[in-house]
Amino acid sequence: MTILQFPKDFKWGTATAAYQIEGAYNKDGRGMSIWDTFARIPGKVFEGDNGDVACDSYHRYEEDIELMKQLGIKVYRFSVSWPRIFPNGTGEVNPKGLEYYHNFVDKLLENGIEPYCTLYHWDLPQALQDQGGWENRDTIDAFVNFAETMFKEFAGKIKNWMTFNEMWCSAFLSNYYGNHAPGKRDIQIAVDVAHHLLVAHGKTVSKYRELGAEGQIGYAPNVTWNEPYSNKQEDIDTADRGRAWYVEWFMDPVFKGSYPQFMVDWFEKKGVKMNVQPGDMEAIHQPIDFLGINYYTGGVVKYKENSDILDNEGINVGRDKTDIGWDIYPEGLYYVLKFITDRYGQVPIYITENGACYNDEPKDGIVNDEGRTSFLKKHITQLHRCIESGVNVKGYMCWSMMDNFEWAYGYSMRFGLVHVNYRTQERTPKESYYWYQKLIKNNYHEV
Ligand SMILES: N=NNCCOCCOc1ccc(-c2cn(C[C@@H]3NC[C@@H](O)[C@H]3O)nn2)cc1
Repeated sequence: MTILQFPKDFKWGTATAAYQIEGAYNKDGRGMSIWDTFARIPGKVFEGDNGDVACDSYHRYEEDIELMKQLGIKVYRFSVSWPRIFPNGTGEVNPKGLEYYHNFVDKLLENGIEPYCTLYHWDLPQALQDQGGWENRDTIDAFVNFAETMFKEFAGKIKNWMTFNEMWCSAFLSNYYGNHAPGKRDIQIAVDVAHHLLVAHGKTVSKYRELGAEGQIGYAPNVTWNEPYSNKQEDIDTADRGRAWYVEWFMDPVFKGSYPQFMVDWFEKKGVKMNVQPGDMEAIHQPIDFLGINYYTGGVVKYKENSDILDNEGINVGRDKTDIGWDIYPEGLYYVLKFITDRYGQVPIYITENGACYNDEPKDGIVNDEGRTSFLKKHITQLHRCIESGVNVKGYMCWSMMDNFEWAYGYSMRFGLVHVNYRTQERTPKESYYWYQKLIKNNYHEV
């Protein structure tokens, strides 16, 4: 047996997001979000599921935090529901919204769990969408106002902030593919939204610095690792585009102050304009304290003209898949983190999401989700490989603490370490929960 020892102060944790677990969609003054609207459009979400109740964590957070404490996590990544704080996106603050998150964060701190707060995890107030949403540059300042309110209100309590979760999803999955809210299918809108999200990120980091807020700030892009189907240059170039669409597109502007030129040229060839205003790139290019990385899967791609915006066709090479159909490719985590470190330097990295969908149900009170445990073992082994090869990894947050609303898949896909019975709201720690509990306690993994 080999012992893979993790650093003494390594931050083991779990992650969730407001719309996916809270429920209480119309409770205590919360305004509507674009996901409340989108989920109500017939056909958008599996079986018409929505986040009206979800895991009812708005009312059950004390029970959930007890499960976190028993798990032994050091950090917990959650998101704040913007429409719970500003029901109309801007203007009057909702005191009951602030009260909820104060009670929640206080309970985390009482239990020795460090809060890691994501400000934007896709639930844009519908009132702002009615004004154009992220297509409208005014939303940038609305977001900075929301962030500033949170920084001031939770000063000294929350010391770890992320501006945006998975900008690629908010821009392209939501406005090019149309699978997520608001469900548009226009590449120009998607590229404009991506840019506005990046500007909002940069202006928020500047505001955080201006306030002299205690703690650290970063963001959490989602990444993938694409490999070419053959050694043909067209396939190699396609794999590069596939990676760059997630990695360089959202990291070069932050770390280098410019978009990757080969991708700008590609998009312009496809008729997309770059609507960058004077000062935008300088606004985006602000030093951050850490980089969150969400990694789930990698793929093999080949060139296929006009297949989609990247002329990119995914190829099934027979890798094992999770229950949501994503390839299991742990080595991809190593390759993408090495690529990021080589390109952007030793920025501190937290794995802010990594996990697997397995839809095992309880049998006699036990959820034998061996697929998830196997997935975690393989990815944590690769994470150790990253650390050994000089990648500055500071922590790992498993997605997810509990089964929850998996967006367009509704409640049909389960990523949790804890099973949720959505009819009774009963929580059942899965076997993977107990494996992760032991890993955290030992701070090493035996292979
Ligand atoms: N033809 N159209 N095809 C559809 C388009 O496919 C292209 C790729 O689509 C994607 C890409 C990425 C994801 C995804 C989902 N999660 C899981 C969540 N992370 C944040 C948290 O909330 C979790 O729930 N992370 N990444 C989904 C779909």
